[in-house]
Amino acid sequence: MSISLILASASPRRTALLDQMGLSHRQFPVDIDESPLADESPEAMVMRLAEQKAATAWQRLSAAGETDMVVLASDTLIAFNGKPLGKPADREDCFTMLRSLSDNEHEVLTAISVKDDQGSKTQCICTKVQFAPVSDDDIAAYWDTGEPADKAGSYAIQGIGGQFVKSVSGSVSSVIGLPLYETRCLLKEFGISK
Ligand SMILES: Cc1cn([C@H]2C[C@H](O)[C@@H](COP(=O)(O)OP(=O)(O)OP(=O)(O)O)O2)c(=O)[nH]c1=O
Repeated sequence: MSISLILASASPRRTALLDQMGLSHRQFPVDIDESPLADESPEAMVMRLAEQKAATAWQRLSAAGETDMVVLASDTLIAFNGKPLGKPADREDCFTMLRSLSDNEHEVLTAISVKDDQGSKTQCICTKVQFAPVSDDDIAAYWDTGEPADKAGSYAIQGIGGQFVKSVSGSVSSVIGLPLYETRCLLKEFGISK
C-alpha cells in the first residue's frame, strides 16, 4: 500500500520546494478565510491557518473517498511589532507594509501542518529578516512589477524584493513558504520520506 502526499496549497513556490526535496506529491488547493481573530498573536494565527488548510483538504478528500494519504499545508505571515502582516489588499496597503518594514527587522513566521488518519501535527518556524531603507520611489516601482501582490508582507526574498533584504537569520526556504529541513523531519514522522 503506498501513501500519497497531498500538498494543500495553490502556491507554485511550495510545490517547487517539495520537488526540490524529491518528494512526489499532488496539489490540492483549499481556499479558507484568512482574516485574523481579535487579539490573535501572529504565531497563533499562522498555526491556526496552516492547521485549517490541512484539515479542510483532508475532509474534502476523505469525503470524496480518498484514503491512504498524508496532507501537508503551510501558511506564511510577517510579524511586525507583534502584529501579523499578510498579503497586501492593494497598492496602498503594500506602501504601508513596506514603509514599516523599511530599515527595520521583522520576523517571518511559517507554520507547517501535517495530517493523516491518526491525527495531525503543526509547527511554527520563525526567521528574522533585516530590511534596508526602502524609499517611496522604490516601493512604487516594486508594486508595478506585480511581485508584491500575492506575498506576505508585500515582498519576495527570492525575487526582485531580495534587494531590500540586508540579512536573514534562520530558514530562507521558510520565508519563501516551506522550511525544507523542518518539513522533511515532520513528514518523516508521518512515514513520508524520499
Ligand atoms: C515574505 C515572503 C513571502 N512569500 C510568499 C509565501 C506564501 O506563498 C505567500 C503567503 O501566502 P500564504 O497564504 O501563506 O500562501 P499562498 O496563498 O501563497 O498559498 P496557499 O495558501 O494555497 O498555500 O507569500 C514569498 O514567496 N517570499 C517572501 O519573501
